Amino acid sequence: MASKDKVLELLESNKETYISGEVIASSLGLSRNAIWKAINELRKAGYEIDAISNKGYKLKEGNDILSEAGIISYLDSSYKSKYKGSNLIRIYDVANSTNRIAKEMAIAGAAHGTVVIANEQTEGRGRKDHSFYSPKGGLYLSIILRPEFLKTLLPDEITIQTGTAVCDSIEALAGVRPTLKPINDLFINDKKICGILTEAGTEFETGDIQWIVVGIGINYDSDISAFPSDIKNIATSLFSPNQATITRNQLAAEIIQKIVV
Ligand SMILES: O=C(O)CCCC[C@@H]1SC[C@@H]2NC(=O)N[C@@H]21
Repeated sequence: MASKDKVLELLESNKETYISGEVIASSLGLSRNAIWKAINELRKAGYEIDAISNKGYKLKEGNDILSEAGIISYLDSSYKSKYKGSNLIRIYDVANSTNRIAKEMAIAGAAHGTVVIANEQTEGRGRKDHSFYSPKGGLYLSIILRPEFLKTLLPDEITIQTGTAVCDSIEALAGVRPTLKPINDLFINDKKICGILTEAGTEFETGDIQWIVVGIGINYDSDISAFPSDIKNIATSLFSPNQATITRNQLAAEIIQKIVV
């Protein structure tokens, strides 16, 4: 893991307190100079970091940048130990389609619970081979599930369970419960806020399911007024642009631990 990611992990898991450069350096086994460089790299990447002499560094509230360390910091302890240092969370600023990437990873053997997340998709896909408009402002994630961990292998049931998990997560964190319109759409005030696409891969000879990918596309703080005219009147977003009261990392963590069982 790069020094900057190690520093980020430490800052994310100590969001309430300042940590001195010295403590960061000694707990990560890095030099003070390496910490200083890492802090600068994080600032360049958009993280706002408070620095007070004699106290140290602290992430400012309201940073909303997707990161593995940020997601892990919000997971419950059993999930923290599963995901920490595991390489099971892949973050992309721009992906073609997180489902496509997750499917390729599943075929290559990626483990149950592997997550692919992007801020933007250039070839987002929906059900029935429709495209799924996926600009910045959304939260696009796909989770690989392996059949031996699942109670049902019926794709429609998995889609509904996933939708329920997303409704529960949004309600827990944002205080509003979307309505699940079976089988794969979530609505708030009769407008679509999230779509789900479940895909499965089977073994050619036996037809046995080898992997499942659940893909979730949420309009998080999307600028709906800039959506194409055919969907702008039927779509809504959880928050207005830059008005989110939670972070993407928080919502992603909540969804992951409700789906990966
Ligand atoms: O509304 C639908 O028909 C389902 C949309 C599913 C979109 C999500 S976004 C993350 C994942 N990657 C994709 O390409 N599609 C799913």
